[in-house]
Amino acid sequence: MSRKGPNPRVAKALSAMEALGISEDTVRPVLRNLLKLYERKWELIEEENYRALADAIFEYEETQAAERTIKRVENIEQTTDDVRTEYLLHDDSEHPHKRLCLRRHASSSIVISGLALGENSSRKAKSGTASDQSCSTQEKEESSQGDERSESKYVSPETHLRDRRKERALPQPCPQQEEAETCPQFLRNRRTESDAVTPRIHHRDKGKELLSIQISPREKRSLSLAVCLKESNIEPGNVLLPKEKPNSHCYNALMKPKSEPFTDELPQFELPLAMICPPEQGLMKNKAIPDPVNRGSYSVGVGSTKADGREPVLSKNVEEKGRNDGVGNIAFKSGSNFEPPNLQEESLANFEIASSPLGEVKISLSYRSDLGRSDFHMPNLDMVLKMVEDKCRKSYRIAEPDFSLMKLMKELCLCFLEQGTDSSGDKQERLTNMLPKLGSLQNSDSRKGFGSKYNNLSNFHMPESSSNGSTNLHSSIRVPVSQKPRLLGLNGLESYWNVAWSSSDKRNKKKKEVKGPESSNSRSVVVVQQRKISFDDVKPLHDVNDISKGEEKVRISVANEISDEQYPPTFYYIPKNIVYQHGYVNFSLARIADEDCCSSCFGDCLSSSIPCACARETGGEFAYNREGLVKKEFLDEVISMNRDPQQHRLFYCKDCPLERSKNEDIPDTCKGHLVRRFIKECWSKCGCSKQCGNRVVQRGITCNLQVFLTSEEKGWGLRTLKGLPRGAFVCEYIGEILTNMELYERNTQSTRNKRHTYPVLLDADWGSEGVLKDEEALCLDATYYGNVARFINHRCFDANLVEIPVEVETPDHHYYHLAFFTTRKVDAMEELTWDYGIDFADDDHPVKAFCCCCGSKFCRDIKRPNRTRSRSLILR
Ligand SMILES: C[S@@+](CC[C@H](N)C(=O)[O-])C[C@H]1O[C@@H](n2cnc3c(N)ncnc32)[C@H](O)[C@@H]1O
Repeated sequence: MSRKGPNPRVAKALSAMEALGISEDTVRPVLRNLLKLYERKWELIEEENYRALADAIFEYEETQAAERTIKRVENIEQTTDDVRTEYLLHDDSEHPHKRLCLRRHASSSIVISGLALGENSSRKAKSGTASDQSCSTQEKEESSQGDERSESKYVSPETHLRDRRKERALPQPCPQQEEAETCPQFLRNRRTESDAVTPRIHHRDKGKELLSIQISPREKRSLSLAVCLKESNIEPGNVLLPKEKPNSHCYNALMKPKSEPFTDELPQFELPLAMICPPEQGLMKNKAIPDPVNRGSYSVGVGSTKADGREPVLSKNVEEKGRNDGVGNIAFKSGSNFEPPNLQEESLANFEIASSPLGEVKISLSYRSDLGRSDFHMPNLDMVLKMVEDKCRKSYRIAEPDFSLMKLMKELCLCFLEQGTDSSGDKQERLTNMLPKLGSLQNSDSRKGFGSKYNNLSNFHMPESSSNGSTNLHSSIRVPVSQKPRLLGLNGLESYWNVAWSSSDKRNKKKKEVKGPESSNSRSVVVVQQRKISFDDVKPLHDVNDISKGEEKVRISVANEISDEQYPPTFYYIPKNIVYQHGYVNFSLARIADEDCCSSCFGDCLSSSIPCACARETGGEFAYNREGLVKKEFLDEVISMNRDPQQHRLFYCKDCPLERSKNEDIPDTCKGHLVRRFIKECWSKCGCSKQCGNRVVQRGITCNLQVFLTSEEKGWGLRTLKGLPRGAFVCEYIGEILTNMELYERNTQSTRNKRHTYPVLLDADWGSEGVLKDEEALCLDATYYGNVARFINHRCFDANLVEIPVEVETPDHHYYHLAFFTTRKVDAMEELTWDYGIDFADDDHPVKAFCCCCGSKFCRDIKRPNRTRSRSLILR
């Protein structure tokens, strides 16, 4: 998980562009954005010898040219009196908005009335726009030819770039200059851009002659592009000109990901994965698989997946090569051997499952590569399993740390057997127990139960490599054979494997039922589909009397005085942070040096006249007073730091983990992090008692809190049922400990459509080391696992809670506790809020933000029409 070396793909891209005479400095930012835009699908960048990259660079150069024009316009603007300028953003001096402008590059914009520069260039050209109408017929014909050419004919990046550069250098003739400019040659090769723009900009210099600034369409396009990407809500007749250099996103709109399916993703198993055919439809026609361990014949179910999601091959193409083995089992097989050549290629994997009369079930999954690769070698099975598990965890958001593919395969074997055998009540119960809910997977006992019950029956074989390059992975498990088939009804997450029945099955069902065990599996078509495991399928019930379900010392009730929606959306309540997967959190006594704890203290450290070593972090004074409240000076400083970070120390990572998580190959530069003040609490290596005054956060929640449905659009919130003094500890932010990479991947995969987001970044001390390893750059995500703090809503600037990093068991600050304290006296029933630190102008963050309705008069989310909801949340 640590940092990787330089990406060879980057090096290749750079050298491909170098061959075109494009410098590395030019390529890097463009490549970075292209990767972001294409979601790191390198194939899209590499195809056609980096054509997309060459295109993007060209766009970038155009944008730069437009920028120069903008600057010229701006210079002229400054000399005119009749051009009204107005800053869109609030003046920082009026409102305390500075805090979250850390990440903003080119933030302020100027509105220049009277300029009408086109629409977002990424939109489709509208028919009948000024540009279309202004083109001569010939031009239009050429244009359509050009489109065709660009669609159908491969143009090497070299030629393409040369052509494009030439186009830029040589204006194309048009009947009227103005008209011609609205239909420039290079646009013919573009797919969707349009410039419905007014070509001339007139500025009247006071009392002097009229200035006429000619902006070329290309420049206009870039200009409007730069503007549109900054602000999507350009008023008609206005143009927003970036005051500063447009940032690298400005050319993104021209780089649309192509629509080809991505092929390096995990297969989407929404499609049928395995099928069991009736004898009359092929079952009897197939070959029995010989019993590899002399236990008689196996019944075999076979299926194949296809990349395009169409019906599996087996349903269409099964030859008569097998037989009913006559021992009460069915045997059939399908595979590339039996398929017509045209369909053969489409079969990516063959899946076989078999049971013997002695109760052994075997799964065989074979992938036959047509590549015939000579470099194929047998991989380490453990590595393969781990890789698949990691992928599954990410793709299906499996939070269970002990999730195992082997376990899943065992379950498959058991289900297979169960399906084909007894339907008695105890079996049903057993199966239900074996397909645990996500929640019960946490329960080590249930895992143990599963393992212990069947461990003696399991038997795993190492993968074998065949000479033709195919790989077979066998898992077998022996379970007691029972007699009658049973169709399972599984719901929600329990149905890892969904069973569906075709209509023909219904027709044949009665007949099958009377046939007995031999034909018990002979249903028409049983399609076994794998469902994505979705957290939404899991419904851990909330206890409205105590959402913590007894995990906290105090009850935390749930109140809904607004609607019928009774419970907050589901999540698992945890009172302490839990590592999700790769986050590196090292708790150990050995890491705490003697000078970093107070082993010789006794009782309450606060009662000692000389503060102990644990007060060193806070300048030799404990952060808490005898009432357990954060002391005024410390609290004032922390609040000020939060409210006005620019007045405090910021650090800039050499290689920012946050940026790295967003774009591993070419990370952007660090936008800065606040150097925060920590509280250090005494801990287990200290001699003091648990009641020591320097142990506040670790004692957990003590105040009376309630989760309630807010009347605003914020969703659920948290309030205190009793008044709280200033500086009181309320709760800690608890969630899964994720690395930034994991959070980024989680978000890109699964939280796109989620209304609320729950991550916070633990970046309070990133500056203390040169380069933080990926596994050390941590955050907390309370989306699936969290505590009551996940309900605390945001309030700009004057929130009544402030977060303070607290060191308890880890001397380094990669991992720490994030604790909330009151910033002022809080009344009973008042909603508790904290300032998330959202930069509402940052569109580049993976975590979605929201339209703020905090109600603060200092709200930073400046309301503008047509603003998209998808804005970003800066994680501190
Ligand atoms: C940590 S959660 C807070 C709990 C959340 N309200 C809920 O119902 O679960 C953060 C989410 O709450 C919503 N939220 C928080 N503060 C808000 C505010 N001031 N205005 C609008 N929505 C807010 C946003 O959807 C945000 O992503």
